[in-house]
Amino acid sequence: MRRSAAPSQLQGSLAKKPRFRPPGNISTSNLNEKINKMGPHVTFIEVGTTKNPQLHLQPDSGICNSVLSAATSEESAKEKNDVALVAAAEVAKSEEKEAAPGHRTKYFSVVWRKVSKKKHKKWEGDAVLIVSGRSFTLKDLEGRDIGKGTGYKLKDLDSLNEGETTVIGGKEIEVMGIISSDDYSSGRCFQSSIGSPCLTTSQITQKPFSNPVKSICKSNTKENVDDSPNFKPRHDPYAQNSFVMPRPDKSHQWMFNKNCLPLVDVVVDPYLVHHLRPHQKEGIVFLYECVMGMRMNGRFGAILADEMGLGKTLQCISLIWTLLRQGLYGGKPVIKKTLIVTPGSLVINWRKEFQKWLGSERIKVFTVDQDHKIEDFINSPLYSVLIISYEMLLRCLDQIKNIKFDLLICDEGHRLKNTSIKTTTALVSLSCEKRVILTGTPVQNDLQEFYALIEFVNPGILGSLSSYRRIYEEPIISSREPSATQEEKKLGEKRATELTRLTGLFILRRTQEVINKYLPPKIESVVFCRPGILQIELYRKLLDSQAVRFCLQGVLENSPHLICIGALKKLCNHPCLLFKSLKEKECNSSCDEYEEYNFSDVLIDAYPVDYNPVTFSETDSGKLQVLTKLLAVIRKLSPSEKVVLVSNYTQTLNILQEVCKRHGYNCSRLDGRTPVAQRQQIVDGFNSKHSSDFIFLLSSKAGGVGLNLIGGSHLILYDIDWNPATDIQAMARVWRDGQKHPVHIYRLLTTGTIEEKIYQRQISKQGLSGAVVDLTKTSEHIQFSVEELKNLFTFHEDSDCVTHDLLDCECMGRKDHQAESLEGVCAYRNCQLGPNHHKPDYKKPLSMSQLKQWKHFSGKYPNINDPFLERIKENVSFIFQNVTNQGSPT
Ligand SMILES: Nc1ncnc2c1ncn2[C@@H]1O[C@H](COP(=O)(O)OP(=O)(O)OP(=O)(O)O)[C@@H](O)[C@H]1O
Ligand SMILES: [Mg+2]
Repeated sequence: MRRSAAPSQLQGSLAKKPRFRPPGNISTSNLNEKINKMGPHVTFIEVGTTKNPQLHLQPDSGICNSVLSAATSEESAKEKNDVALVAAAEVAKSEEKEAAPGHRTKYFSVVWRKVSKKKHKKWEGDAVLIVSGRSFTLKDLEGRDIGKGTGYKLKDLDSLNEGETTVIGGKEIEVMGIISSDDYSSGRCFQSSIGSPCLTTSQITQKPFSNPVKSICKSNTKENVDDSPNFKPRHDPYAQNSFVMPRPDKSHQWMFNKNCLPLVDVVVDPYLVHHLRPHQKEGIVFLYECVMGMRMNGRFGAILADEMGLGKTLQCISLIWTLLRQGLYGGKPVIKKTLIVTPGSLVINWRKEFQKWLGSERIKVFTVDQDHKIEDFINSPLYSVLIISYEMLLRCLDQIKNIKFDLLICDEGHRLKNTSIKTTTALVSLSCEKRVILTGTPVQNDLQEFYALIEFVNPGILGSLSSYRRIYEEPIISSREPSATQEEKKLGEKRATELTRLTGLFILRRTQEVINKYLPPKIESVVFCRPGILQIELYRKLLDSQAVRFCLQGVLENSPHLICIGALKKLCNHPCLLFKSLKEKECNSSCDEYEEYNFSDVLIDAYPVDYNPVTFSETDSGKLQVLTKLLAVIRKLSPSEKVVLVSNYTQTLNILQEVCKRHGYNCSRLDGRTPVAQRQQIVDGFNSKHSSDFIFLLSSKAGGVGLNLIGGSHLILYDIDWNPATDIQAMARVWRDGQKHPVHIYRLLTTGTIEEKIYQRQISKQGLSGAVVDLTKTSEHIQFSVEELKNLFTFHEDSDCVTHDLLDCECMGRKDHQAESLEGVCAYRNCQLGPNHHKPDYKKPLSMSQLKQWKHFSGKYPNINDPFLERIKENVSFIFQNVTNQGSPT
């Protein structure tokens, strides 16, 4: 289809048009400062001249009439967006080849058409012209070559300038502008339409408040001059401590205030404001700007990726309550109905949080469950918020699709990283464009999952999946390969920075540190427990098995390594777990996975003949032995405190429950099998100070996310998960707002075994977990190499702590110790062990180096300054400990 003019012409000269500007990272402090300054003395947002070209073609008074042409150019911009990304990747590759020695490569933005003798000629499209010496390449905005040639006269190509027209490779071109080599290599010249940012709070230029009606819409319609009291802010923006949302810039008004209604300040209800922490205020402004489309033209999504416990729920409630009652233009509320989708175990918690912060009078929220059908929500005008679990959403999808929701909030939304699951498809099918993902553990695995989350909140912002892969994922991943060339590294870095900056505009992540000062101290201990005699024997036999030998030879069909890893992990928890599964397999399978690798016989023989897994002995497992002692000590030293005991396995929880029974400890339990309807009740029961429960048994994988278990002040992680996020999630259940006691976290690991290896892998991966907004960090390994398996399947019987051995810790404060510590991250601490003889490995991940800064000592150390650990050290070979918030009030 021919166009009457190339898009660039519709928008004015490309040369004068601002290039795509990636959003800068929002500096927390900056934003905070702005918020504090924001008060009623007013922040009328000035439109920067380079931010929105369309706007500046319009005189002020014409703003309200210009929506159509804006929409047209925006559409064409979106069209280009998707394909443009692919182009940049190709371009960067070809750049090298095209550069002719002695000649600087030049880049131009051009419009082109076929050479023709017609009278009324039309430009056919925009393109990028690359000129190098006597050669040129013409690329369309999808990065495809649409013309190439060589042997041109140097003077013809070299003298090309803005505004010039020439014929090249059978095409007539007009040079619209010059592109910098940086814009070209980063791919930005192909992205001119992607996510053009609006002003952010941190970029606001302030000027004294002027009546928006007069300054923007000068027409004299009654509506415009109406000074109706309805147009007054709902809450006094001039009151002390008032919390006023940022005002929109002109481009926003032009896009969304078609009727030229007066601008009304949006002021957060003072009833909420005095509860809000500074980071929560900042988060509310962020969410507000995102869903109002004030951060990126035509984009209304946000990801609030604050670490756990920072009060994402309260931030959302504040947003909902504000938008439900107020709006910028004529004060008209921005939303009518909100849909909150959350894991089943948190549905009631959400309702309670609404009640906690807003009381039951202000807002009516509806939760869908067995007794409350969605029809009741549909039929009643009273409710403005619907809270539903992901599972129930699928069941009620047809009805939900028929309701018009203006705001969609997906709690624990990292599950949407998987595009092929039904939940994602269902949510994508809802037409609501203001979408918010809440997650404490955002990008856990890979860049494609990251893409999926972004795509959900702001569809199309990163182009199609294939273009995203080519422009970002592939260069970033290649740059992290050990074999990467300098150029690949540079390109990968550049792309990662670009991606971080681009997405940084609508992703906000704050770490726990912002809330630390409101929390009691946290004492975190990694406790290495010596394995029991039976465990050692079985461990050796397992490593000697045919299955392990296969793995080490690289024979990984039918995944024998996963079977071996599973068996080793069970063994570490308790030999009776392995025994049970060996017996079960023996009884009921003809095609037995263990049998296949000659597992069962060898292992079963190692157990005593009369071994009974039901009457298991606590001393058969090193960790269980330590655990029982620890529980007894806590009971004795802090009789009023409670313990959350976490495992990822139901069978292990059974063992732990049995131990509680044996010792007479009352406990409650929440795992994957706990009916959703009962979960909150169980949690509330435990948190209540009247509860007689001493222990809360929790399966972190099944239902840990989002739970508040502040009734407990000791949390014990009985086993370790490959994914650090699972364990971090669990740990955050107790150390959160509302906790009154110092919190003790214990992570139990069996010394010298696979658990230590998983821990090491976890902490190196943890460096990545902040990777949502910092993609430049090291890569992770997804599959096991034979080398890694070899390491996993090595049993270090003689070590007190393999993890410590790896740290090359120069103990007893040798002078060179500090110099070795990486960038002096933390204060230096003595190691109380003797020096060992490994050579320092400067390549070890930062997180390992940070671990080295933790206090650490062997179990034999005479003076462990911790009353709990002091009393359990008999079976403990080593301890790492870190205290956060030491001085904070409790
Ligand atoms: N400003 C505040 N003052 C006091 N308590 C607060 C405040 N903000 C939040 N809380 C409380 O802190 C606890 C944690 O909040 P919330 O459950 O919203 O955390 P979250 O960010 O959603 O964490 P997670 O990622 O674990 O779900 C809740 O009990 C909440 O009521
Ligand atoms: Mg939450």
